[in-house]
Amino acid sequence: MTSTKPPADFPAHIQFLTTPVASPLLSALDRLTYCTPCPPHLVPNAPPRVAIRTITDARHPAKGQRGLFNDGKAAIERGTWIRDYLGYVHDEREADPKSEYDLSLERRPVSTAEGENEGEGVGAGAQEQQQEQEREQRFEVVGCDATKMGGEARFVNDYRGVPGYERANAVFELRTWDIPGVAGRKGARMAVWAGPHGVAKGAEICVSYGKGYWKPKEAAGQSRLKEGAQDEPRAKVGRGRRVAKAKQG
Ligand SMILES: C[S@@+](CC[C@H](N)C(=O)[O-])C[C@H]1O[C@@H](n2cnc3c(N)ncnc32)[C@H](O)[C@@H]1O
Repeated sequence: MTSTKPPADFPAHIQFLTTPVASPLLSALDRLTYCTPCPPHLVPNAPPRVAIRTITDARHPAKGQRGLFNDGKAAIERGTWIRDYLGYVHDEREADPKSEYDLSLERRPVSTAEGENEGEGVGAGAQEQQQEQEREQRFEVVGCDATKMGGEARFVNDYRGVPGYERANAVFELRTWDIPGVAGRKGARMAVWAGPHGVAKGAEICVSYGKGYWKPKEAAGQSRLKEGAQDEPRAKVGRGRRVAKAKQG
């Protein structure tokens, strides 16, 4: 099932999802990993109550847009799974460099055929050759774009400039589970989790998109999914963050 009744304040023009939608171009393995429905009993915890709200605070940098808030009766405890980041799962061929909602699920080096570069770089030192090879390293990217379809997590804003925030109170981190009936195969979702200090009652849920997200688009000069994220410790929303760590459900 990919669609149910959307939550309050979910925009009518966005398709509400409960499971990611796979691009027809996606490989069978990536489809299995990133788009297989997760059985409800394998979700890490009961979903905490959240609300999508339009931001009216004039000091908020995303005023007029929406944000995601803790709508429960108490703080969300540290490490609590909040929501999966759902959307259209695709590879690089369908990456939209202008998307504000495209998150990198995986970025894997493409191995070059052995001996492919033989004879190149004659006269160059071994170190130079290695540097050249690293520059030429290609990556395959799997992304999840929530521009046209998604769930509540697509409304999570970055903490920067948000009044009262010196840091994020939530993080993006991959979660995995063993797919029932498919030996040795794990399903995976990027998810929003409460950060080390939890999310206070009523607070907006804010992550860090990573420094690279806020670089001018022109400076990036390439697909956000390709944009380097080597300095980022965890996966971030938006423009091509990599996945560094996975939680197992
Ligand atoms: C993934 S969306 C977040 C949800 C968005 N606010 C909405 O209503 O759909 C990312 C976009 O939200 C806005 N945004 C998020 N955090 C922000 C921040 N700290 N300052 C300014 N804009 C922000 C930017 O327009 C950004 O491109």
